[in-house]
Amino acid sequence: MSSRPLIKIKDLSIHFPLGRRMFGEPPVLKAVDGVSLDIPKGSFVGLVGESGSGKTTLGRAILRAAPITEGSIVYDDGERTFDVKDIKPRDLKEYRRRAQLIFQDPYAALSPRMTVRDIIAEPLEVMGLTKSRAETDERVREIAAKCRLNLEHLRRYPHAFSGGQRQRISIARALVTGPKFVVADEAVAALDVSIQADILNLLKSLQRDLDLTFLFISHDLSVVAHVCDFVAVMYHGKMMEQAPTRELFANPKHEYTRCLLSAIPSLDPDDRRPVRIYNPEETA
Ligand SMILES: Nc1ncnc2c1ncn2[C@@H]1O[C@H](COP(=O)(O)OP(=O)(O)OP(=O)(O)O)[C@@H](O)[C@H]1O
Repeated sequence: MSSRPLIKIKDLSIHFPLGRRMFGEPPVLKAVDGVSLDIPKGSFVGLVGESGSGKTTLGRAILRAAPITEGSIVYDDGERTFDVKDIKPRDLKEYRRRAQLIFQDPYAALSPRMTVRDIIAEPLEVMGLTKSRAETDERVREIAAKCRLNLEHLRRYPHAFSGGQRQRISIARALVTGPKFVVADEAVAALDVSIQADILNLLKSLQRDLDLTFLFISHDLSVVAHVCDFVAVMYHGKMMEQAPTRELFANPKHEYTRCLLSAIPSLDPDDRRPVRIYNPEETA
């Protein structure tokens, strides 16, 4: 893993308006509040924090799907550099090709009226990245094989498949354009535990195979401990702590991180450690 950041986020704030006020500043919800984070090229960075802490909004902002209020996000893969806030319309397609999203819910994300082949091919066709149907088919078959999908299944419809298979289809669709960076937002949360392990192993092998960099958004710290080499912790829109995974788990610096870690279930039936509840006023 090289230490050069593929994504450099600096002092990022994303505020959503909360209605109008007659006098003074209109009220805003600070979904992301002054966050800085480097995502090194080739890394698998976990982004954790409770519901509403701003994880999805941060991931969407990197993909240029949430409005940046202040600060900057710079993408630099060595071939191309993009200042995400100011991408020119003519460069947008190129950025979308390089930075992709894997959705949470493999049941909702796939159109029931399209074959698996057409679902995977769609981004190539929308972006005009192939010159012929034969070339599209070749690219689809190539990525489907890498995602360990049975090529016979490309003619079928997604309802015929289990949750794990559908998530493989979503992953193939996200990777067919040849991205360098992928946001995986709760990508295994909707799956049974045994299937989760399967998909996590697939993501890790695709990372090595295709030289990908991941931002892996998750509620589940045991999953993050298993796959991520670096972890960032958010709370109420702010970045609380970021560190290599081993270091963060062995020696959490922030009280909120300690509380999160105390909530990981132990496999020891005699372990009756209390779950700590974070109270920012106590630690201020
Ligand atoms: N488009 C929007 N307009 C207004 N508020 C929004 C918008 N998108 C997100 N929010 C708010 O921003 C805050 C952060 O939401 P976000 O979805 O980023 O959190 P999260 O950590 O990903 O939570 P979860 O794990 O539940 O998805 C929440 O209070 C949410 O309601």
